[in-house]
Amino acid sequence: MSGDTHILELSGLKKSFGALSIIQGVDLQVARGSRHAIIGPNGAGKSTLFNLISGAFPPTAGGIALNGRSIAGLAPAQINRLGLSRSFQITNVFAKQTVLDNVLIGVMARHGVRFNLWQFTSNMKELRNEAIALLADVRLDHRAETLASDLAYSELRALEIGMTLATGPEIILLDEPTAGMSREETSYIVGLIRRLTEGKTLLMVEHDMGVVFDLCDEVSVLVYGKVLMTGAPAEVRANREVQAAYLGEEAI
Ligand SMILES: Nc1ncnc2c1ncn2[C@@H]1O[C@H](COP(=O)(O)OP(=O)(O)OP(=O)(O)O)[C@@H](O)[C@H]1O
Repeated sequence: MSGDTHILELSGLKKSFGALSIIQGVDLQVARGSRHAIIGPNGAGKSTLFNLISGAFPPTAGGIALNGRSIAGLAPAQINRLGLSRSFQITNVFAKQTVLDNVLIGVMARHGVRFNLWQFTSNMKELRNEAIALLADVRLDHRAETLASDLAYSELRALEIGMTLATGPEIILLDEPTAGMSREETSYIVGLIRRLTEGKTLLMVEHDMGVVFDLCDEVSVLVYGKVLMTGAPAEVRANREVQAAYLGEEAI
């Protein structure tokens, strides 16, 4: 296995729900240090693929290797400890906790401290400082004491990215981080992602081809649970099969 070059490798990966075969034998290699996008029409299986990689679902067949080590069938927390972090959905943000406390949860998990907002551990100050530094990274330090429920939409997505980074991952999975954003918000979040994934690996599901072109080195096209092609963004955009798969779906 080429765990040195490829931080993540999927081989013959399959997932069925009853008789429905959703992921139909995916082979995919994510180069260490790259920013890799997965694109594809609605219902192609992109979220299901993320659920398999992050351990939310066990695969029906096939392999998933992280740093050359099999992670297929491991629990999400185990996979997270091995260095893979998936963006929390907004619903996983604790709305009635402050922005700082939301990030602190991840920082505490990274240090193996049990989550208890009311119990102060001896190194609480250090953990808080680490959380504050992370908030500064996602430009939310000025919102540290704000309740998560009071954040603007783009701030909430930035918090979500901060929470993803809090466990100190090597590879980050982001599911449509710019969905529903204005152009200004999108370019703000893209800048944030570019800076924060420096020296790490990013795998993202993204519908906005502008974002993909701006941010990613490689693109894989998923259609009906199979990878149609993987290549550089320009190569993928020029491919006729890809254009046909997108016809009536996305402007590519
Ligand atoms: N738990 C499940 N049980 C049954 N079918 C499922 C389940 N999860 C997903 N599916 C089906 O798998 C297919 C692929 O869904 P998935 O959400 O992975 O696609 P997607 O490419 O992420 O789509 P979108 O771009 O719309 O988010 C859909 O037809 C969906 O209904």
